[in-house]
Amino acid sequence: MRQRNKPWAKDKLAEYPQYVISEPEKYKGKWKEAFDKDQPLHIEIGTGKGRFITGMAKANPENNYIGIELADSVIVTALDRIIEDGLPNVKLLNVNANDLRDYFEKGEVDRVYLNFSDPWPKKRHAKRRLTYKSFLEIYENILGDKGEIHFKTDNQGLFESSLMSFSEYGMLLTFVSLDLHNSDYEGNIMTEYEEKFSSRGSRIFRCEVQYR
Ligand SMILES: C[S@@+](CC[C@H](N)C(=O)[O-])C[C@H]1O[C@@H](n2cnc3c(N)ncnc32)[C@H](O)[C@@H]1O
Repeated sequence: MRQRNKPWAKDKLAEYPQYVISEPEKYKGKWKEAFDKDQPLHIEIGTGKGRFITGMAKANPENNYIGIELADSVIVTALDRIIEDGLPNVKLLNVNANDLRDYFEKGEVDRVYLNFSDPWPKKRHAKRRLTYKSFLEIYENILGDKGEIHFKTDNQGLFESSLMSFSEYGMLLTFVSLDLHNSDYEGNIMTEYEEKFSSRGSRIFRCEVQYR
């Protein structure tokens, strides 16, 4: 995987401990303490520059949000958005989704968002897809009963392999749209990638699945 980590970005993230949690393992089992209000916790994995997570936090003050992103040079832009809006219900973690079980207790998270995840189209890289069964197992271990994953992408191949992966894992499909922007779905918050691809006319695929 291409590394996009930069020392200046790490320094900036460290300057805002109220928004960027540097030792998330310390909050395991007590994420309520990191927020002003005890309310449902939704996380986005691969949050990028934070357009979605900050938009969701603004639109839904009744939820808490955590954006999780590996690349510090990207997540700093999400931090800029949070600083600008002074949002109390969103935090950032500059960590790898592989390690989520180190940071959250089973049942601490109510919903996982995966938006425009890297497609890893080659079969030999399938295990790196964030909807691969090993990742579904990680999410199951931090979500509560009937926890949900909401997934959207412009990549039809990734969408199809993800639907297969959800089904093989025994998950229940509760919503599907094969053309989100030409549907009656309301309340969509766009991500950076979504803005880029939809403006070029790409179709956006979206689904919601639930653990049984
Ligand atoms: C294609 S970008 C999409 C960004 C954003 N969600 C959007 O829609 O604009 C995928 C992002 O996922 C991040 N990512 C990939 N694998 C990850 C992992 N295992 N843990 C955390 N972030 C990851 C990448 O660094 C990248 O920023």
